[in-house]
Amino acid sequence: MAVVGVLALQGSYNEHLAALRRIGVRGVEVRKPEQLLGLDSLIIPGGESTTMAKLANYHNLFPALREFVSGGKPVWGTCAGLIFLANKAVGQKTGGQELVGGLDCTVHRNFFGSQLQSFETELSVPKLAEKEGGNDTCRGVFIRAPAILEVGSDVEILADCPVPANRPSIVISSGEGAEEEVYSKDRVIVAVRQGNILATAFHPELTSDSRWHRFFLDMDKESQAKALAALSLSSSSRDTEHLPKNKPLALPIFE
Ligand SMILES: NC(=O)CC[C@H](N)C(=O)O
Repeated sequence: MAVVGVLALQGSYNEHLAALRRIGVRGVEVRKPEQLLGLDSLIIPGGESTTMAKLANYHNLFPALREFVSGGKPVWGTCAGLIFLANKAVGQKTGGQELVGGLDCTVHRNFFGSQLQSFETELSVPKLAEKEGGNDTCRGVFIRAPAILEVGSDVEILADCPVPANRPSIVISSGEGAEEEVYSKDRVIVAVRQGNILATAFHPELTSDSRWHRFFLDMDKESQAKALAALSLSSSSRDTEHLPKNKPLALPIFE
């Protein structure tokens, strides 16, 4: 059975572990780089990304997390976890924060405002429903939530949502001296997939809908099937290349 790691430095990791338990999957807490070895996939939970980044730094986790992401095993970031996985974050605290990266997008750290502007809404999720069944919508719990402002061409959008009408305008500045730009679209992206990376700005682990966890586990099954296919392809070509052509293979017989 797949071993799912949950980064357990801070935030809603217990809720993810409970959500995994509900669908019969064992999750393991990850706090040290060596605990990433042997995992099949990893969840980076929501919480507070600046604090989480400080703790990750303290435990020297960033290089191992980057290696895990680039190694191709499934990784899912929810909320602060999404910020961790983004290649670029805006709206950070002064001095910025270290990111794991890998997901080709720009994320705004507190797009929907402060804790007081936290909200719940129904999101349209046809791709989730197509894969995991159920309704075409899911409950989105947004807590001091980030949003994705831009994505690269390899990123598949799984859900977006309207920008709240009362939201003050967002100014995006891409570093010192760079020109500032006002975010003017009326919708923002809140769930995406790019290959082995899944990211949601909201918290599926706080609802009883298990479909996002199942979707993530299916990504794991897909990647295991791919790895197996690659292995059998390379070993079958290795096994036969030294054999004389047209000679029947002596197959072992199991009784
Ligand atoms: N619920 C969350 O994970 C909030 C994330 C928060 N906006 C941050 O900067 O980390």
